[in-house]
Amino acid sequence: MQHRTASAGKIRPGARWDGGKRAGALLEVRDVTKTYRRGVWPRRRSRHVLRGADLELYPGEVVGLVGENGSGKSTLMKIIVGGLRRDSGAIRLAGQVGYCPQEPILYTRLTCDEHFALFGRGYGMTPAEITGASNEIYDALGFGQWAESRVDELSGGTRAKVNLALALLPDRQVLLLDEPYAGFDWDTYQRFWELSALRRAAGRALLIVSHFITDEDRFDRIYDLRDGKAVPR
Ligand SMILES: Nc1ncnc2c1ncn2[C@@H]1O[C@H](COP(=O)(O)OP(=O)(O)OP(=O)(O)O)[C@@H](O)[C@H]1O
Repeated sequence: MQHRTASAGKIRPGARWDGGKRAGALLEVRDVTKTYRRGVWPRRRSRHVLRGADLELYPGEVVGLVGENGSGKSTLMKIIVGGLRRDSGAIRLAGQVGYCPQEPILYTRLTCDEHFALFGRGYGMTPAEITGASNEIYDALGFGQWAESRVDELSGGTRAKVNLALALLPDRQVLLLDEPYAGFDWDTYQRFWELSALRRAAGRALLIVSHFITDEDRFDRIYDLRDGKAVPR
């Protein structure tokens, strides 16, 4: 479950921080760098994916993270949630994170209900909280009829709903969603945006990776990941 959550309120060990805090920011990313290294000398190859990325998220906003394939969007999200080490830079979280990874990470032999029970426990929720939140999400994304079905019996789109649902379950202050609606039908896609609007109205901050130009009007702000930097539009 570690891949879906991140600890609150601290600069992570080894981080260099410039001392400055953006008032009210729930998430601050400063000067983050990441290079992937492959192979051994003399065939060693390096790919400098992040070259000093900066980004902030504030309560009550839905922010888009866009950029061409391979620009580093998933890498940045993984670093923020602590699933991947950065080479340098700092991350400050004033709250907890819900994370929807690009590729669903699910247990094929567990049902949807069992996923909610397992992850909800990991998030520290009571059984009543888990039931309340999961019912809300089943209704919002329209997949309650699959509650008792095992993941290996589900369609790709329904698996994507479970993957997103697990990020939404604990109502975290910060939501990082990596192409959360890939595979959704139109109706579910619209429901996703209604759900996002509700979280936004409740003061949550959402960072969403998107490839759809049509989404751009829905974002309060957009960062373009280009040449290893998150450039505000
Ligand atoms: N574990 C890894 N080892 C080596 N290279 C990697 C690794 N993960 C990602 N990369 C490379 O880093 C670059 C950025 O990948 P990343 O998945 O972050 O991009 P992205 O912007 O999310 O792409 P997409 O839009 O296709 O999802 C790519 O060139 C990718 O091949």
